[in-house]
Amino acid sequence: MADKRFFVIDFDSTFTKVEALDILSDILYEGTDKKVEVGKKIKDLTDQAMAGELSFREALEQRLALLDATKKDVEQLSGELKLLVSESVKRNRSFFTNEKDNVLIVSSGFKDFITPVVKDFGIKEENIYANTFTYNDKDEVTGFDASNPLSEHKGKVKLMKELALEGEVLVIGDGYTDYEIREAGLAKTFFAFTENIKREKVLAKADVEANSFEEILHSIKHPMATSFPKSKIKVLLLENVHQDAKLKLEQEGYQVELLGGALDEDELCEKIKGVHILGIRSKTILTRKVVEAADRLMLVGAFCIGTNQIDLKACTDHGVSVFNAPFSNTRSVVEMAIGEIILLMRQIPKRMRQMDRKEWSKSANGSFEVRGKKLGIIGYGNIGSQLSVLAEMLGMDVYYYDVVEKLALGNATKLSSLDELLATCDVVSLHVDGRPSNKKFFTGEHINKMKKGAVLVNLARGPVVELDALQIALETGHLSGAAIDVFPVEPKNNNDTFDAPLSNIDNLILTPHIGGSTLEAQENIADFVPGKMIEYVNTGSSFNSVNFPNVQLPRLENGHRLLHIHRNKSGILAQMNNVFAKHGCNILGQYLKTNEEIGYVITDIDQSYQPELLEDMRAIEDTIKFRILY
Ligand SMILES: NC(=O)C1=CN([C@@H]2O[C@H](COP(=O)(O)OP(=O)(O)OC[C@H]3O[C@@H](n4cnc5c(N)ncnc54)[C@H](O)[C@@H]3O)[C@@H](O)[C@H]2O)C=CC1
Ligand SMILES: O=C(O)C(=O)COP(=O)(O)O
Repeated sequence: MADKRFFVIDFDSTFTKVEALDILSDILYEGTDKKVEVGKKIKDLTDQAMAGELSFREALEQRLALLDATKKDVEQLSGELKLLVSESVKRNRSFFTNEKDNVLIVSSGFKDFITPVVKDFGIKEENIYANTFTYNDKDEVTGFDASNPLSEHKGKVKLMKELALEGEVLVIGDGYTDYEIREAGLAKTFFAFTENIKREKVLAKADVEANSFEEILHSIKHPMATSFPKSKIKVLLLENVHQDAKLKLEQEGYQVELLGGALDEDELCEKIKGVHILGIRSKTILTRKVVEAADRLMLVGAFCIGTNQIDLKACTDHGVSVFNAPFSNTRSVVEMAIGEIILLMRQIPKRMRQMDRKEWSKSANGSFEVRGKKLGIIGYGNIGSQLSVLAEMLGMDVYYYDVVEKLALGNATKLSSLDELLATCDVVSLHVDGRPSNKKFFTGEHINKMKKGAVLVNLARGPVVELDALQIALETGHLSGAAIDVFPVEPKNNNDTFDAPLSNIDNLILTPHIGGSTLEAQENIADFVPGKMIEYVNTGSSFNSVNFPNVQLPRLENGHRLLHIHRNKSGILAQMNNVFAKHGCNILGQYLKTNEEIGYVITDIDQSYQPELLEDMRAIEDTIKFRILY
């Protein structure tokens, strides 16, 4: 039994995020004048006891004297505590189930509310060591069982002496009384648990500071440890992505920094050091130089649709997987396009400018309904085809042109040449992507081929349209109006000024790249992209990655998952399997997918492996990245 390992875990502020008696006080005095006053007294007494400044029994007696609780209140308390379990405890539920014989809850709190909470995690009732309340016949709490060593000063030490555990004892807690077990020589290691509260005096005594359970498992090389504690994963989010993204990633246990604007190349080269996950929108230009400056980067999330701002090849070369949000703002762009088409056809921008100039111009000249008009969509992808559907519902006659074969939705007509579309349509709306060949794709020549009096809408990418030619076409009246949301050069953030490239045109809508800027879209994106990030980190699943071969896998129970990213050359899988054979590993499952540049192999093996296996895997020629998930 000598190599048995016990985990002695504190309850208040460790297993749960809170001190239970604080919550009990809130329950008892909610809505009364006493709430703040009693709450503060309880908290002060708890802090004094936790910091070792007041004897435990004294603190307990004084706290209970302030609380007139009943059995029912205690039941309500455990219900609330179930919702307040520490995030990393929740994430590691399977650890508690697997280690149920070795996990002990040792707390100076009360079994009455602790047991229902920890039992849900598979912890055995006989392994819960805590005080118990005494009640009178009206079920009112009258005090506590004074014969319990845990109600005494240095009670945890006394209890641990009585238990005389044979094996390695690890103590995990936030308080001084937890440290005392280690001080008394009854534990090998004291982990100061700082996920919920950091007590400097306790921290000073810690063998290891752990601000999550993952850190503990990682530090003891527990077989269930992920390759890297989540709390050490650094995420940098730029361009003011929605706060929900930050919260979601923080709940997963990552360290997240959110900045307002984009960063330029040099700033980003500096800031990217140590970052594992980068989140950007359309303004951050992620160059090869930045990717090469990154020393930890494993994945990039584009919190938008377009990925033209990212050097995807550089990311692939460095084994960095890129995800985007391919549909989360589609509808917002389409609604804006519809609105702008109607406004331009009615000359509303022009009328508004006239009103600003104090001109009254009530006239139908040059104003049209959209019903029955011909809409030409260039780029019939997700946005283009969605626009097609909504425009038809308004009675428009839809034509489209795309470089690849696309299914015509509804009654839309596919045209096989761009010229035909330009010669046919009253409204032309651009929805191509930002691939390099689309730079200056829509030239003066195309504009001149549009019907006289037609309108142009560009919500795609700035460099796609030749704006000088558009200015001339609008000035000469060849086009009757335009809406431009994207520009060849856009400011990094809202503090920069912007000199609009088109000017002195009445029937013109200029907007600061807000096609996808609705709260709905940003919330959708903030849910979708972090979801992809977390899935990639947790399972290796690259489904929806824009540069990695797409592999989707469930989480593996009871085994190790190894991820190998390599240049796509022949024979790598054979070499990997030779390594597995050499180390006698039993392969539970293996998945290989390649694209033109890289191969991505996910191998699940059974529990045991030697560290040399990992070295041998990394030594395979053409390996780009290798990591163990868990
Ligand atoms: N203004 C804004 O805030 C937003 C702008 N966008 C832009 O809209 C673009 C399109 O988005 P999705 O429809 O989701 O992308 P998508 O990839 O589903 O569709 C793009 C379509 O354009 C076609 N295409 C590319 N080049 C072409 C060309 N030269 N001629 C004809 N067809 C061409 C492609 O074959 C594809 O079908 C994004 O790439 C992004 O640049 C996206 C969201 C918001
Ligand atoms: O989704 C896109 O591609 C967009 O252009 C929207 O970009 P944004 O997130 O508003 O910078």
